[in-house]
Amino acid sequence: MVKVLISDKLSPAAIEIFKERGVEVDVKTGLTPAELREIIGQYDGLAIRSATKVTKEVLDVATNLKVVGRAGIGVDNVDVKNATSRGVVVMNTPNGNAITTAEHAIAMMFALARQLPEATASTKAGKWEKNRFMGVEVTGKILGLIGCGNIGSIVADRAVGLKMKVLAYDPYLTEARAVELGVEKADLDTVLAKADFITLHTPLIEATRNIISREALAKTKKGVRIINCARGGLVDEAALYDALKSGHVAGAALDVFEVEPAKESPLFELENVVCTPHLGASTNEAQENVALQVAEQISDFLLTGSVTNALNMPSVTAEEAPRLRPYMDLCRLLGAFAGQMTRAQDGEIKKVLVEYEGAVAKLNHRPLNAAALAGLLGPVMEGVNMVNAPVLARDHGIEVAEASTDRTGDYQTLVRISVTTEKGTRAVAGTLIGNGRPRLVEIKGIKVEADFAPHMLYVTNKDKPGFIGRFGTLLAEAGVNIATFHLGRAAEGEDAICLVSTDGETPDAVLAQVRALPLVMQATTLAF
Ligand SMILES: NC(=O)C1=CN([C@@H]2O[C@H](COP(=O)(O)OP(=O)(O)OC[C@H]3O[C@@H](n4cnc5c(N)ncnc54)[C@H](O)[C@@H]3O)[C@@H](O)[C@H]2O)C=CC1
Ligand SMILES: O=C(O)C(=O)COP(=O)(O)O
Repeated sequence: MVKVLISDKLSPAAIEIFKERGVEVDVKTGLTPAELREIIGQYDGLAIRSATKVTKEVLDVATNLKVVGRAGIGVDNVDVKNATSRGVVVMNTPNGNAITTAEHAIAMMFALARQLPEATASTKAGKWEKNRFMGVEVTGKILGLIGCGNIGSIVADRAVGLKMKVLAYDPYLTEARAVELGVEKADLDTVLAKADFITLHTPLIEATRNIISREALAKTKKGVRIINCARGGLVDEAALYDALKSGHVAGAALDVFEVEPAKESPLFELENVVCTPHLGASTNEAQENVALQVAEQISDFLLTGSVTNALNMPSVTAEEAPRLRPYMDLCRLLGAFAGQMTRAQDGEIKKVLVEYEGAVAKLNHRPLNAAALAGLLGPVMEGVNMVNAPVLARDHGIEVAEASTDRTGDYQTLVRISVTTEKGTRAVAGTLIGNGRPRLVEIKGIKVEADFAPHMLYVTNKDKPGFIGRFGTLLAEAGVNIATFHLGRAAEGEDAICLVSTDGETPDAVLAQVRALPLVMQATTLAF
């Protein structure tokens, strides 16, 4: 039974889903990093929000971990690069809390415009300071949006509804999308110079770190109000403090901070600062959504292999998974065949071409390419799987190409993997037969039909009388029982191949004797 740990506060809906799906689940929140490291080795999956830090040190000891599911959007608390190189899938739930977070940004805008927290505190203190709190209308004002993705777009929609004019800075926003959203696309300096309110909705990446810097603040309109419900680190907090103190910035509303939990900050001393403890996603609706989604995504991945919203692996939908699975097996096996041959004979891989012919041409090839690479690199590198194989291939300078055609030859569906090394190119092809059983059908252009078996012996020889008898006798005398025996040849008297499956491993000494037989050009043991 697969086992999942929930290490942050998630709606109980997640536990229900895991149980319904037959996944064993433990809930342990508030673990210290040391406590997490101690137990993580037991789990196949980890479900988190933003509190758990999935660091390299945690991944180092997460020996069974296959998937980290973030019930939410930002994965800056996960070392995704390290997870990828270890073959751990990282997924998030990109839409589940977007509306809620956009609503929080709008709420923050109103809180600033009408000084709601201060007015509340004053009224509750019995002061009735009606003349102290003079607000501003948002109608007709300019909202500067930095980042116009899922959340930014919803904020824009709500702001347009509030009769605001929205200027959006997002290098990836197309003109067509801007028109559709009713916003005006602008460069950052224009947004800074014109906006009455600025709201941030980008991820925290190198390009956006300190995007509201001291210099950027100097370019803003006097009296601007700034809202950050995205990530601490987008705003230079010290510079913001100075700009608020001087009165250049009229107010700031912060849900997120450079250091969280933010228990102290000079900003907290300022009247014109509104703050919440990273509450952007905290509504019943959003938490229910993200908990359900993450539990479904993790269960689906662990139980069926379907991949949704992964940041480091191509998606495989629940509908595709059953159709792709036999092809993924075929691609992995063909890759493993080519990989073992390459290791035995050729050395460094330069290029891999995966060709899809017939029925398979219509399927989603990205996961199939990843499976082929995982099979190929498995025999030559440690700990390879579909998550890290494409990255490892790229890091090792291996060019990966694919080609597909609807046309069919002898088989109505066929996958061929060609591997090029400095010594030349070797191709192996296979098909699916019966109820999706992978079958090898071609090696180096020579037709040979065989199932993949745990122990195989692959021999290339000259097609002359005398080889088969001697080969069979040698194996028999060595006590190696032949389970299946398959032959193929380019043409009479030319190169021939012999592929046998054996009931156990062929010892190295016997393999050496096979290599020494007359007419044999090469012999390799293969394991699948
Ligand atoms: N406060 C909270 O509780 C929550 C915060 N968030 C945070 O909100 C942020 C936005 O989330 P989504 O809208 O879902 O992400 P998204 O990926 O849908 O949108 C981000 C947008 O930022 C844009 N962008 C990237 N680089 C940029 C740059 N250099 N300058 C301007 N724009 C740039 C992208 O093109 C994209 O359109 C994330 O940081 C996320 O972690 C999300 C949910 C809850
Ligand atoms: O989804 C996100 O990116 C968030 O920041 C929400 O964080 P949380 O799940 O509330 O800790």
